[in-house]
Amino acid sequence: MIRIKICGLRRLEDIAIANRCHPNYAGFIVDFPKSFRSVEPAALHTLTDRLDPAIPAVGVFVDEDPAVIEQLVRTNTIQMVQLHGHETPAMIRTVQSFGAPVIKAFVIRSEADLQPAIDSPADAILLDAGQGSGRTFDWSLLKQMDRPFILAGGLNPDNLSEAIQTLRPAAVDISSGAETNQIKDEQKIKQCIALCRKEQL
Ligand SMILES: O=C(O)c1ccccc1N[C@@H]1O[C@H](COP(=O)(O)O)[C@@H](O)[C@H]1O
Repeated sequence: MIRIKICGLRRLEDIAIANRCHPNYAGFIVDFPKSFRSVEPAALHTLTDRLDPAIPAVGVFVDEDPAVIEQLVRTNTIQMVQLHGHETPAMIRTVQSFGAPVIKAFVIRSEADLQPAIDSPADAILLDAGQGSGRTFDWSLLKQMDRPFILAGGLNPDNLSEAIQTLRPAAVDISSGAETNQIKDEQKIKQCIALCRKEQL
């Protein structure tokens, strides 16, 4: 079954959309002011408390202080962690010790970028073009990929079916492609979820 994560939720309206559409995971960019999607750690619970408990909340962090992540995991504000910066294997193991599964994101620019992803101690790996950039990367680089992966980077209702058919990812992660004018778009989210569920029939 191909799973789908909708990332970059930041408003109460986005939570209501997620509760209606039911992606497999809901992602939140935490404490990363360079992104317009960033949510303050102290405010995150006001969103995740309202999320349907059947949808795990994934905190997305970029080179974050582990103490901040630990507090959000131990208070059950988030149920999974996505590390989207330059986190080392040691940092991944530290975060795993807090008790939540860890997804490690890797930016793929060449075949050489695949080996660190394959060797990663993370519970799951995510292959991306950047950090919520809305850009795809060269999918032909994944021909030799022999570890299950989450595909991210520039996915949208127009290229999702092709991506799934070509690459058979374990899951897909969509942020920019599920927005219109930087606001989460319920129709696009519904379309993406329907395409995923159709591809796995
Ligand atoms: O979305 C962001 O602003 C972001 C900021 C910092 C790290 C990761 C971020 N998003 C992640 O980027 C990928 C792909 O996003 P897109 O679909 O290309 O916009 C996804 O994993 C998001 O979690």
